Amino acid sequence: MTTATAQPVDASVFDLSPAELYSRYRKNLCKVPGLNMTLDISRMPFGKSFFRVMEPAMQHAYAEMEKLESGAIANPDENRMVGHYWLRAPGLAPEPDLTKAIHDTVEDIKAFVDAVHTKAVKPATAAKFTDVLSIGIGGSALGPQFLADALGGIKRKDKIKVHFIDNTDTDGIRRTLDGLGAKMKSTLVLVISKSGGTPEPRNGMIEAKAAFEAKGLDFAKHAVAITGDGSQLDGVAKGEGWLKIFPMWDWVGGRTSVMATVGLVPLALQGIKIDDFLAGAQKMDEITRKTFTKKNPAALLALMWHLATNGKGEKDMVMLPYKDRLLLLSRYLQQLVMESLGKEYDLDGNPVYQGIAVYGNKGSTDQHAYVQQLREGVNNFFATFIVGLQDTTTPGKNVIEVEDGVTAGDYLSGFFQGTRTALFENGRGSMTITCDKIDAKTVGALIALYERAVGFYATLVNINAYHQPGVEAGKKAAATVLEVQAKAVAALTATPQNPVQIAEAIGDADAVETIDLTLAHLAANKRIGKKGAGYLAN
Ligand SMILES: O=P(O)(O)OC[C@H]1O[C@](O)(CO)[C@@H](O)[C@@H]1O
Repeated sequence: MTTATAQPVDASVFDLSPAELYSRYRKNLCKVPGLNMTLDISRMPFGKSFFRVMEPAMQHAYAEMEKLESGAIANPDENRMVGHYWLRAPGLAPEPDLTKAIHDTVEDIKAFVDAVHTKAVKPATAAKFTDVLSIGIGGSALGPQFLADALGGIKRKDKIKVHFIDNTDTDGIRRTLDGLGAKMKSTLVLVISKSGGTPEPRNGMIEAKAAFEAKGLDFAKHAVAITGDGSQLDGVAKGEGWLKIFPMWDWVGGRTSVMATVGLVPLALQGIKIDDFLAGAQKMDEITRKTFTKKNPAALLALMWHLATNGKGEKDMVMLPYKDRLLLLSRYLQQLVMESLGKEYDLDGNPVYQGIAVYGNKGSTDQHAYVQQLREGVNNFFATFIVGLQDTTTPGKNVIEVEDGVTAGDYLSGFFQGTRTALFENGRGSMTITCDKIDAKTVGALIALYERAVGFYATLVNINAYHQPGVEAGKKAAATVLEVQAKAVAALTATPQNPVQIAEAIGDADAVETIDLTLAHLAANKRIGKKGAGYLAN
């Protein structure tokens, strides 16, 4: 296996004249046919030889991607195929059974959603389902949240409003449940967990079930599971006779599951055309499968990341969409990029500490927050602007001028261009993705673009983008804390003891800090007393 050699940036790019920059812009603008999108890399400091030198590594990345799409075990640690590209082109799946399963599942989603919208499936005590409560975390929440926000209310009201529980924060859970209020009786609950054993959605589900039961509602008649066959959640849903169970497949990773049942079910319930969303991704895949680098936007993104970060994640990726609808894109990409690329070891077992940190919000809001540092402070990032040319979902209608001949959208466009220029003038590189409009097709295309860029980049730096061993470590540590909690509570006596004494009592001196922190939490929640009831805070 090889790692691409990082190429130096060419700082002289930052000194080009406006005319030279315009020529560089025209020369390097990557047009994405059929999607009304462009990627501008002209403001990144690549030198004359960059693409020529990187081409062999890029060709290797194309070849590895082709193997992955053909069904190779691209996730060697977990011995799994990586099949998210098949979700929008089922015919490409390596086995006919998989093609059929993808196809049938999409049809099943449409049939179920149609039954909900036409009230053939309805709650026992309300005329129809008006709201959806989606419970999941990580890839089982970020995609649905991004889609709901980005695509909600385009041209007309959503058929169903989607709410989310994406944590095990009791206050957060109850706030969402309280927000549903009387609408709980017309709320459909999606419990989404690929593994079906993740504690956060399990806890959200138990809290939601209690809230439904407190209102006299039969939770099972409101509940739908989206999970792997045979998982713990699958068992609960089958055992309790839930309304429906949709499958999740082990060859789709959590962070790339937005085009599987995880993303499609809530999106379709909201009333968005899932075919448009999938078509956008399929089109982007067709384009980014081609091996002519200058016309492949995913390859260009991956190469620019490599240039900017010295192939080692030395700079952060700042996402600056100038569109409110794309606010959650940076959160979505945070998982896609950081869980995929943030790896200790490369594929040969060498420690490499790879990754690219991602953050962002939206412009021009950011201009009044952290753009000051981006322009003048530590130069540890590269920016990606995302622009939607259409100011509204109904261009030409209801145009309001805030000044003579100037709209609010003109200001947004001006602020984007101004920030791009201001950063560049101070030696800070950026890329710009321009889309005609933000709709289901565009959002599908954007997601597919970044999925493939992440895959390409992983090959450039020789890592497995499809596992997440670090997350498992945190999960195991959390489980240990709960074991210590149980032992510590059992060891409490009428005579107050401090954490050191409790640690001695349970025969685990190393657990003293865990005991201190855990019992403080229990005491704050009035689940154990302090002095006089067994626990003496330090
Ligand atoms: O859908 P699940 O299995 O509950 O997992 C949720 C998330 O947890 C992770 O496995 C680790 O954080 C993610 O990759 C995944 O998206």
